[in-house]
Amino acid sequence: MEIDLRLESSLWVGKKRYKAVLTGWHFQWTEVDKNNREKKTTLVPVSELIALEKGQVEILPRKSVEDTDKDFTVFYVKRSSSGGSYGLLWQFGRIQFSCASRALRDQWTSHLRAALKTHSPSRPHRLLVFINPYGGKKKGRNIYHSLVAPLFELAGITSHVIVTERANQARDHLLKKDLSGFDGVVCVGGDGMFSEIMHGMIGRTQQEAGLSENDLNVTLQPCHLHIGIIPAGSTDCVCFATVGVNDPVTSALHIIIGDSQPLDVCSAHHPTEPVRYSVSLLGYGFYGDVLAESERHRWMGPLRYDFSGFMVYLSSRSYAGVVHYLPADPLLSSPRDNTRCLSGCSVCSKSTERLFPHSTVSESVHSFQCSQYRSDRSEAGWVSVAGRFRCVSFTCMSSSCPRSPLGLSPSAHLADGTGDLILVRESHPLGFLKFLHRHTSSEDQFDLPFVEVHRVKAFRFSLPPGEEEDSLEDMESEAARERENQESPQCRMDSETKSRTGSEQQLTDRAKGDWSREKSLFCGPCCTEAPAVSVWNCDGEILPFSEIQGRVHGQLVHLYARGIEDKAACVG
Ligand SMILES: CCCCCCCCCCCCC/C=C/[C@@H](O)[C@H](COP(=O)(O)O)NC(=O)CCCCC
Ligand SMILES: Nc1ncnc2c1ncn2[C@@H]1O[C@H](COP(=O)(O)OP(=O)(O)O)[C@@H](O)[C@H]1O
Ligand SMILES: [Ca+2]
Repeated sequence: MEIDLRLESSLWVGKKRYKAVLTGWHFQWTEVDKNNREKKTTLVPVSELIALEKGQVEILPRKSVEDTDKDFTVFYVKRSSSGGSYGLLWQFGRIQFSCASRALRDQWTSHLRAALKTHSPSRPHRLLVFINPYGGKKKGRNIYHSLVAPLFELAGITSHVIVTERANQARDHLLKKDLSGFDGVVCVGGDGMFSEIMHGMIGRTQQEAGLSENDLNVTLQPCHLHIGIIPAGSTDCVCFATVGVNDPVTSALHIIIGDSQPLDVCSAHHPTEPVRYSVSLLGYGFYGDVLAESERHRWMGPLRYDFSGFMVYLSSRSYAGVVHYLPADPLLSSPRDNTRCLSGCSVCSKSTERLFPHSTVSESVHSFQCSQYRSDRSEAGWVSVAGRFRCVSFTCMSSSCPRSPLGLSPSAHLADGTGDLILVRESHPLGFLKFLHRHTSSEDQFDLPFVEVHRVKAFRFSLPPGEEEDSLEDMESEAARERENQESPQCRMDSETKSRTGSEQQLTDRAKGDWSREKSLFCGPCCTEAPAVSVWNCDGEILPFSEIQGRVHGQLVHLYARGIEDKAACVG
C-alpha cells in the first residue's frame, strides 16, 4: 500500500518563516516575507538527506545544542562548484526548523523518516573500512577519523575499522574472513589500495560462485558488496574519475546516501601468473617504467611520479611488440566522439541492458556472455598492430585525475563493457612530450600522427616473433645460470639486448624491482642501448611479465559514486 508522504506547513528558522513542502521524492523550503511573498527556494531530493534529528543538533563535535520539543534539524547534501575542480564538491548542509507545536514537529520527523526509507532504500548500515596509513601523504587515518567517521555516525552507519599493517592485508581479509552483515567496504587510500580491495572482492565473489578467475574464458560474477573510496593516496584516479573531485567529505556523502556506480574491470592474464585486475591503467612502456622507477623514490610521496616521469621521459625509450585487439561495436560509441561519460550516461545505461539482458537471471547471463566471448576469441574480428611503441596503455574509464583532468582517454565510459587501447609509436622526443603535455589541457592527445586509440573488448600484447618470453620461472633459472657465468654484471646491457636472453634478464630484474643492473636511466658508456622489454603498470602495481591478454568484464564492481555530475545542470 502506497503511504501518503506529502506534508506541507509553515516552519521557522530563527525569526524567518518558511513554507516547507515534502512531496515524497523532494523536500523543499521557501522563505516567505512579511507580505507573504515567496523568496528563494531550496529543494533537496529525499535521497540526498543525510540525517534527521529532533532538537537542535550540531556535529563536529556532535552535540544537542538545545532539545526543545518543537525543533528538528535536517542535514543534507549541498553542492558547491568552488575550487575550480572538475566535478562538484559536496558539503553537508544543516538547517534547524522550529514548528508551531510538538505534534507538528513529530509529524514532520516521522514523514521525513518514512520518505527516506521509501526513496533511499540502498543506504549502507554497516561498513567494513580499511585504512592504508602509508598511502599518499600518510594522512589516511587522520582523514578518516576527523572528516569521515563523524558523518557516518551522524547518518547512523556503524563501521568496523581496520588500519592495515602490511600490503595485501585488506585483500586477504576480504578473501577469507566472514563478511556477513556488511553492506559495503570502504577504502581509505589510493589506487593501489583500491586495487587490493577490488582483488579481494572479485576473488571472493568468484570463489563463492565456484568460478575459476584465472580462466580467460570464464565470465566473472559481479560483486554484490559496494566499494566506497575515501581518497588518501598519490594519484587517486579511480575516485577522481568516478566522483569528479578528490575530496573525502564528498566521497563520504556518496557512501552515506548509498549511491551506486557500476565499473568495468579488465582482467590481465599470463599463463603462469594469477590473474590481475585493472580499472584505471594497464600501461606498458612509459607508464610501466615510471612506476618501476618511482618505487625507488617512494619517500618522495606523490611527487615521486613527477620526478620519475621526468627521468623516464629523458631516457626516451621505446619497445618492440605486437598488439592484437578485438574492436567494440563502433556504432555504440568511439574514443574520438568527443562525448563525456557523465552521471546518468546513456551509453552506460544501454550497456547494462546489453550486458545483463534479464538481470535477475544470473545463470542465463553467464552462459550468454560466455558463448559470446568464446566466439569472439576466434581470430575473426581481431586486428593486429606491430611496431615499436613508447607506450601501450589500456584503460576501462577516462582515468582523469588531478594530474590530467580529462584523463588518459577523455571519452571513455565507466560502465559500457569496453576499454580504450592507446598505442603511441616511437616518435621524436618532442612529439612524445607534446602527447604527454596534452593530457594536462583540453587539447586532443589522440590528434597526433604517431598515436592511435581503439575502443576494444579484449586485447593481447606479445613480444615480437623470436623474442617471446618464457615463463618467469624459466627466466629466473636462466638468469641464475647466467649470473653464475657472467663476467661483468655492468656490461650486461652492452650485450645483444635484442637477444632473448637480454630481454628475459631485464624482465626478470624489473619484475623483482631490481633496476641495479641498469644502474640508472643514464648509466654511461656500458649501458648505451635501451632495454628490450618494459613491465606493466597495473593500477600502480608492477606486473612481472611483458606478454599479457586482457579482457573487459562489464560492470564487474560497484562503487558508492554516481559518475561525474554535469556542473551546468547541477549548480544554478
Ligand atoms: C609534461 C607533463 C606530463 C604529464 C603527464 C600526465 C599523464 C598523466 C596520466 C595519468 C594517468 C593515471 C592513471 C592512474 C594510475 C594509477 O593507478 C597509478 C597508481 O596510483 P596510486 O596508487 O594512487 O599511487 N598511478 C600511476 O601510475 C602514476 C602515473 C603518473 C605518470 C606521470
Ligand atoms: N600497512 C601497509 N604497509 C605497507 N603497504 C601497504 C599497507 N597497506 C596497504 N599497502 C599497500 O600500499 C600500496 C600503495 O597504497 P596506496 O594507498 O594506493 O598509496 P599510494 O597512492 O601512495 O601509492 C598498495 O598497493 C597497498 O597494497
Ligand atoms: Ca569502459
